[in-house]
Amino acid sequence: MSLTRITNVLRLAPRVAAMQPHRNNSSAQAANEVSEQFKTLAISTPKPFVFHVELNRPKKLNAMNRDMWLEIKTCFETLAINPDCRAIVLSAAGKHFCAGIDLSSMMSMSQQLADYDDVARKGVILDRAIKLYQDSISAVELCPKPVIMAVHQACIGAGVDLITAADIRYSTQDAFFQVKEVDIGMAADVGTLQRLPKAIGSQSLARELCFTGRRFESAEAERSGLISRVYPDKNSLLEGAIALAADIASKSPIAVQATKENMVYSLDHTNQEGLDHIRVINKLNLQSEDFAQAVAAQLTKDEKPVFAKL
Ligand SMILES: CCC/C=C/C=C/C(=O)SCCNC(=O)CCNC(=O)[C@H](O)C(C)(C)COP(=O)(O)OP(=O)(O)OC[C@H]1O[C@@H](n2cnc3c(N)ncnc32)[C@H](O)[C@@H]1OP(=O)(O)O
Repeated sequence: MSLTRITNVLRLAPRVAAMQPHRNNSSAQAANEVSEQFKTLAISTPKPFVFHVELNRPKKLNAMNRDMWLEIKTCFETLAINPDCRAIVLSAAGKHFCAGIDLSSMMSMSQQLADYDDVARKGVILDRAIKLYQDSISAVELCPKPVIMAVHQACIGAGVDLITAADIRYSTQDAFFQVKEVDIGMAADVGTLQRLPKAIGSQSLARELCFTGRRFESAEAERSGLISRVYPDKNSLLEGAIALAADIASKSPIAVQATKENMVYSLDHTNQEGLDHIRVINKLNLQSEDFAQAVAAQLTKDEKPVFAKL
């Protein structure tokens, strides 16, 4: 199945769901169908409105090859507009979360470059590849649905790029992290240098980690703010991450998605620009039925409101 077909299946899932009484079943069915077609990702729906995306190249330690870069982009762009998805957990199958970029696929890129003599033409090929990889990671940040990373064992190089684009990061106690690009002779170029300092709030520590490629453990990651909760093992990690996603998914999707949009926007804007941005959003959203329903439920202490799909 082509990427276009996969995209269509993910997009169509909500429409199919809307026509059937057991909405989440059809959503799960669509997730299974897509999952079977992705080569490097497995998708499931563990709870209503919660999607679980798993990096699924366990034999290669989830090293990111070209297929994985492309599929992450497609997956998050399609979940972004799927009304059956309100929160996403991303974890990984096998021994490690992610061993970084697939070093063998990097070698084949070098061979491709060798076909050209001209430096400008080699440059264009590299520019396109880097842009594709940047867009893949950015698709996580641009997805309006909160993304929770659940990291176990090694999270290296491109793995750090990926998790820093997420909204929330949990890990196991045995997780460790490395901004390893300098060790393969390059500056990180798909997001870590921009997002890690903001995630941990310390330029000094971020620069130390990026200049040295030093391995740091879950305890330091938690202290620094990169990880917000550490679990004893992978099972409890996934349970915690999925419970958090389910809690988020039970809230108004209008409120949650506007919150993410404004918090991402505010990362690189002044406070005043951020305030202007949320004012423009809320002059629409405060007229929504979600707002009326949620306020009424708070006042009357009624059962949790059920919000319409978005
Ligand atoms: C335009 C580019 C944008 C992106 C740039 C991204 C850059 C980066 O990601 S830099 C970081 C690159 N990754 C690495 O340098 C990681 C290297 N691997 C390791 O440090 C260890 O393998 C690891 C700590 C992840 C796991 O250690 P463990 O002892 O559990 O396993 P190993 O015996 O070392 O490895 C098992 C086999 O996996 C192969 N392998 C490991 N990492 C990669 C990789 N990134 N790409 C391809 N293959 C990898 C390793 O060679 C072993 O293979 P084999 O000997 O055939 O069993």
